[in-house]
Amino acid sequence: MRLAVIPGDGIGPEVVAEGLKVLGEVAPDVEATHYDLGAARWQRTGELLPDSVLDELRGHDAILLGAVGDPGVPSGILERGLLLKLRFELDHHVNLRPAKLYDGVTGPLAAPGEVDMVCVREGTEGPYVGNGGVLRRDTPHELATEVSLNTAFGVERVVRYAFEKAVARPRKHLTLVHKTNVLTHAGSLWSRTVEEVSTEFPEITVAYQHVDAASMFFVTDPGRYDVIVTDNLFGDIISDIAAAVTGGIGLAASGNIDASGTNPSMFEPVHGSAPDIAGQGIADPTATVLSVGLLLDHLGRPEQARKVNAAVAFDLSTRDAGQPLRTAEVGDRLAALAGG
Ligand SMILES: NC(=O)C1=CN([C@@H]2O[C@H](COP(=O)(O)OP(=O)(O)OC[C@H]3O[C@@H](n4cnc5c(N)ncnc54)[C@H](O)[C@@H]3O)[C@@H](O)[C@H]2O)C=CC1
Ligand SMILES: CC(C)CC(=O)C(=O)O
Ligand SMILES: [Mg+2]
Repeated sequence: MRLAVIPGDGIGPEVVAEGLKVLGEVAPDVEATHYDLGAARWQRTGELLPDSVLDELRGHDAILLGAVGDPGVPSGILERGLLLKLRFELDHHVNLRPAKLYDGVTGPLAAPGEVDMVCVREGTEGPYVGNGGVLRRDTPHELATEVSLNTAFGVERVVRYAFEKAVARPRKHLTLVHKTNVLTHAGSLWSRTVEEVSTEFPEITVAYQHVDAASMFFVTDPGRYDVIVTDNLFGDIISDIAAAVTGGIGLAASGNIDASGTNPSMFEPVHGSAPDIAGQGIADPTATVLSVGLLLDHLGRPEQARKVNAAVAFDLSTRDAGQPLRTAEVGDRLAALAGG
């Protein structure tokens, strides 16, 4: 397996090291190439993602990313110029974000019941495309726009992916989350697309929720969800809520997927570079390890993925909440479990 590794910033390198430890136990054929991209490179050279590097990345089977973002770099430079550029250039139109409450994990709800959902977030459109601008900057009449882009092609392919995911899961339920009562232009496109594609999947029950109500139900009744499909911005926000109710952001994995298979898909924890805890060796690497599990599944290695996921499930069911482990200790435990 040719794997490109982008550790990135903050806790990124710390959690990626543990992800690779576990990967090495289950997939001995990994050939990892590390790419120095992120805050340090930008500060040193002004480079974010040179075309030559992007071309090299395309030659890999998959990419493992830590996180980007640094308090010493103006907000948006790394997020847009590196992370979103990777997602857009590599056509990662599906941002897959499972959220499952594992045995032994305590969420905020006293009696949550079973929580096992998958958020299918659109990854290359919406308000993240940079479609906007500023007029009369630094005047009292400054005007800023950030226009959400939604194409029939882009919405259809992610909605279809979500239905296919739902068909493969026992509950066969899909919820569209949007804000169709206010964002009527984009909302209509999303609603019509879900309705049209649903005719091809008669076994799937379909629900709709406005994103504000969904945010409430994610907290009060997360067990009602199976597969969720939503746009780039709503998916970014609700997947952090889903992470919080299933034990925290340190457990939330994601895959940025080019479902056409043309480009390598990229796997990363849902969280960011966490500058508040960077360098302390206390970040939970489990989200990265579960992202490695998604990577293996994506590459058609279900048995290796199963070992990784089983290691995480066992570790979580036996963790002592009173004795938090350090980043490397969690990685060591998971590597031993996955390889044993
Ligand atoms: N995919 C990416 O590369 C992402 C990058 N970012 C960037 O990361 C930087 C920090 O963003 P924040 O909004 O603070 O979000 P964040 O996800 O980095 O951190 C939010 C909170 O969660 C905690 N946390 C995050 N990961 C953790 C882990 N593995 N174990 C234990 N605690 C963990 C942090 O300590 C912090 O208190 C910003 O520059 C932001 O733009 C944010 C989200 C995603
Ligand atoms: C920094 C953003 C572009 C990414 C983010 O928050 C996410 O994908 O969850
Ligand atoms: Mg986010």
